[in-house]
Amino acid sequence: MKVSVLGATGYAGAELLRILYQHPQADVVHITSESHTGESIDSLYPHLRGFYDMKLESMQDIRAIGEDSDFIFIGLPHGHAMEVARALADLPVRIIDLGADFRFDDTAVYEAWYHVKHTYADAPRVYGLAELYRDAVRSAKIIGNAGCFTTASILALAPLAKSHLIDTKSIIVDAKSGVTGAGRSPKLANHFPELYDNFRAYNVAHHRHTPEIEQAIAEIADEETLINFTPHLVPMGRGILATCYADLKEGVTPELIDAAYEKLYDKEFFIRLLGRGGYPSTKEVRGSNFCDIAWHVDERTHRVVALSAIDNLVKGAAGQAVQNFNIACGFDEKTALDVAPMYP
Ligand SMILES: NC(=O)C1=CN([C@@H]2O[C@H](COP(=O)(O)OP(=O)(O)OC[C@H]3O[C@@H](n4cnc5c(N)ncnc54)[C@H](OP(=O)(O)O)[C@@H]3O)[C@@H](O)[C@H]2O)C=CC1
Ligand SMILES: CC(=O)N[C@@H](CCC(=O)OP(=O)(O)O)C(=O)O
Repeated sequence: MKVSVLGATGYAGAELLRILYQHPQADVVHITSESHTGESIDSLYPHLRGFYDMKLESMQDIRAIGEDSDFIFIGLPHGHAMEVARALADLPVRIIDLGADFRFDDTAVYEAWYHVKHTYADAPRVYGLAELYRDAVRSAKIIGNAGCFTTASILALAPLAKSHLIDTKSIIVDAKSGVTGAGRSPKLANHFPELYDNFRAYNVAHHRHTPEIEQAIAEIADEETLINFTPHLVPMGRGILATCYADLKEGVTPELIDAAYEKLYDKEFFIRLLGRGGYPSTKEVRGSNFCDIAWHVDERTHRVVALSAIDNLVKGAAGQAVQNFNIACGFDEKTALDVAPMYP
């Protein structure tokens, strides 16, 4: 398969290149950047030295890139992928967007939370959270790869929602991310003296991942869903830990909860169940496509607390995109992804 990466100079794009190098059926043919056109990728990411002898191109002639690719991975800020996909609508090339443009069934929700007009509302797209939407991903023209906080949160909550064990209007997600989640461009909040030895919440009650989690949980449970989502920035490079709380329905026992997780994820390679009482940690999934999940039952408050850990750049972005690529191509889903986490 000839694949191209738009936005190869971003953290998500560079992580895609790292993973795709190990993919025996993927041949990277075009990598793009608008601000470093003509430069070699290893001058910007020395860790890729020796792996890619390629220069960055502009994506101005997107038709030529589209005609020369079977798949295009898009690692651009939201708002760009819809234009790219529209320009390539008549070509056979398939698209995996790591941004948010194709994650919503209802583009009015996207417009309300992202404050941009959606210019390709009728795009033939599917939501790319592999474990839960695998069948749709197989034949999709456009895959809207799930977001990072959302992947961790939805995977932790899905068994509870699917088995109707929780009140889906009582969910609280309290999540923490490493700073690579914010991308490579320097920002004051990510500056070392601001970040190091510090811990803070941001975008309380209005983070853009809120409607994405609500959409998936409402769909899985087929029940009205309302979520409080609070992200935090922690002074580490990679990793997300999501702590998800919900009220249990009457009569729900710890054993029913155990069974719900085992039933949904029994055959999922990339989901590792740590069981009731377990403690996932970001370091134990670092550099890998795994999502580690555990759950606790607070009998006193009659709530469940589900915990999940992912690497935001892998299962939260590039790894999940390659997993979706594998599904869409009919390859073994683990191709290029069955590596153990990097520990410590
Ligand atoms: N970082 C993460 O953990 C995750 C990121 N994502 C998503 O992946 C996408 C990329 O994120 P990330 O890699 O972190 O971001 P970065 O800020 O690190 O990279 C952004 C990329 O987009 C390019 N770019 C920026 N502005 C423009 C523009 N106006 N026109 C064309 N290209 C542009 C940059 O290229 P250049 O400046 O060289 O031209 C660069 O390659 C985003 O949509 C993000 O939401 C999804 C899940 C997790
Ligand atoms: C730490 C940090 O800033 N994280 C980003 C995560 C969003 C992201 O990277 O985008 P996706 O929607 O594509 O997952 C944020 O909170 O906006």
